[in-house]
Amino acid sequence: MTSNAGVPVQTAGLVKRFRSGADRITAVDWLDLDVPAGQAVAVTGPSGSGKSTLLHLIGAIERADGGTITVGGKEVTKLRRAELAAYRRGIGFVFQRYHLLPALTALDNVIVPVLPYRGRGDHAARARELLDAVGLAGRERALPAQLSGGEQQRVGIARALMGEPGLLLADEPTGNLDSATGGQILDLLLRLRDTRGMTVLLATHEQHLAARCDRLIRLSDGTVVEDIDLTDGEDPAATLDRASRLRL
Ligand SMILES: Nc1ncnc2c1ncn2[C@@H]1O[C@H](COP(=O)(O)OP(=O)(O)OP(=O)(O)O)[C@@H](O)[C@H]1O
Repeated sequence: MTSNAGVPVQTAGLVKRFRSGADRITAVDWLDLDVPAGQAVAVTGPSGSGKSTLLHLIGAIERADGGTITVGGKEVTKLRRAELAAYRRGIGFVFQRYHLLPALTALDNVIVPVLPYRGRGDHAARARELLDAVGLAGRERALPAQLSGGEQQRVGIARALMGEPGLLLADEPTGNLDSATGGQILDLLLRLRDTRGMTVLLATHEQHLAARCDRLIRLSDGTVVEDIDLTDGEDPAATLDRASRLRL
């Protein structure tokens, strides 16, 4: 199995505003973040605090109104349209709703994002290897409706890995799953991070999952209000309890 080099992620003075009727909402408000390569960061905070918007900005799904985003040394905010497409291909996205195409098999769902770049046959072997890596060997021909929620999310993760991403952005990937299955999905993401060296940003409301990452940041009103290192040797849950400040 290949090992991808994880990429560092930095934001400085990042700002994103949305218009909502006559109002302007500041979804991300002067947000500074520095994530070293290979770190798994839980992005937490109440509903509306800017978690998804932050991930969308870093993944160049949304464009920032101010500030900079640097990923793997590249300043994303300065990329032109053609460069942005190439940049997005190097990032793995995992969503809460798996966004699988219902008429396609698990294998073809994994291949779809890279289909424009070479033929299906060229990608099938790698897609099989990835389905195997996420625990779905033998289910290549299943349709999404024949798979459980957890299995569908595994397909979504295999699909995200097709571009050999240095960065995985996971937005509430366990939000539609029961607690045990959600735990298994996090196990998988952390294992893939270990074997492939990716940087992982995981937006989550679930404290027990957040506590298993290397680091936890908490957003409030679009900015980082807490930044906790969970690798200091103490039991992460104890670290969080001791701080008694986790309000996910
Ligand atoms: N496309 C949009 N148009 C207008 N407002 C938006 C848009 N996207 C997000 N917002 C607003 O920006 C703020 C941040 O939203 P965001 O989805 O990033 O929060 P979140 O922390 O991910 O929330 P949740 O936990 O509920 O998913 C919210 O006030 C939201 O209503």
